[in-house]
Amino acid sequence: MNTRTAPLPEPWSPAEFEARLRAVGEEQYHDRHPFNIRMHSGDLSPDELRRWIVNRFHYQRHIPVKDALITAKLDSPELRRMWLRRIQDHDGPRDGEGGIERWLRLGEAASLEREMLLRADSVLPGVRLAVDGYVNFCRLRSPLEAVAASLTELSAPDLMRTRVDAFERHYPWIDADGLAYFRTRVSQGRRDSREALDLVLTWARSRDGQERAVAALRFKCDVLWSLLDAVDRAGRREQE
Ligand SMILES: O=C(O)c1cc(C(=O)O)c2c(n1)C(=O)C(=O)c1cc(C(=O)O)[nH]c1-2
Repeated sequence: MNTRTAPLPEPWSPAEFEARLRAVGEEQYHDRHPFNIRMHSGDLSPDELRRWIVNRFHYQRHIPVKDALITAKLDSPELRRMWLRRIQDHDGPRDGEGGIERWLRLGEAASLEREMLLRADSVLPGVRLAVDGYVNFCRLRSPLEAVAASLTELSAPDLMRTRVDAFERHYPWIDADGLAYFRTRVSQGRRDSREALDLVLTWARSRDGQERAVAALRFKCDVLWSLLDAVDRAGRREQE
């Protein structure tokens, strides 16, 4: 009987690992999705834009839920403190503040009542599944994979800036004050992705861990892509 096992593959160097993570964003991030491209070229109708705001709010309001699941997996006060700040960024220190509140104001700037966004009864089935998929991924997987999945945020700040420019230029019927959510996310996303990248580079020492981190990031790109697929399809169905 041959008891020899194949040697474990060598881990990638930190530089190569980081380059592979960044390449996932370059290849698969949802800034290339046809719906985002139409949004940025000013081709969305008011109904399409409103449908996106309602459905994206479903993603938004679950971000602090998945961050609470990640926080529960972290085993030091320093790490939990770092991750708790993300929850506070979204939920705010008190009523009327924070990212979720700013997203509700974006809705109001587009003539969507906050009660309607909060009721969530028009959220599309595909969006519910995509968001559930992300929350459950963070619930069930290792801290490394859950944190690696957040690394789509490496690409988000550039997208936020493109989005603010596109809204100001093409959708002036949305009050510019409503864009505060995106403006705030540029610096928050930079800081969050830097912190998450440092953790992932430190934690993933074996090739297996590195490959799991890359796979987690690909999965997250699929979540964001599927969400936009669902929103895009609903608009096309309406036009038929
Ligand atoms: O509007 C976007 O395109 C976009 C993308 C992403 C992302 O790349 O995951 C996030 C956000 N926005 C965002 O606002 C946000 O708070 C956020 C948190 C996270 C995360 O996975 O922890 N991603 C994102």
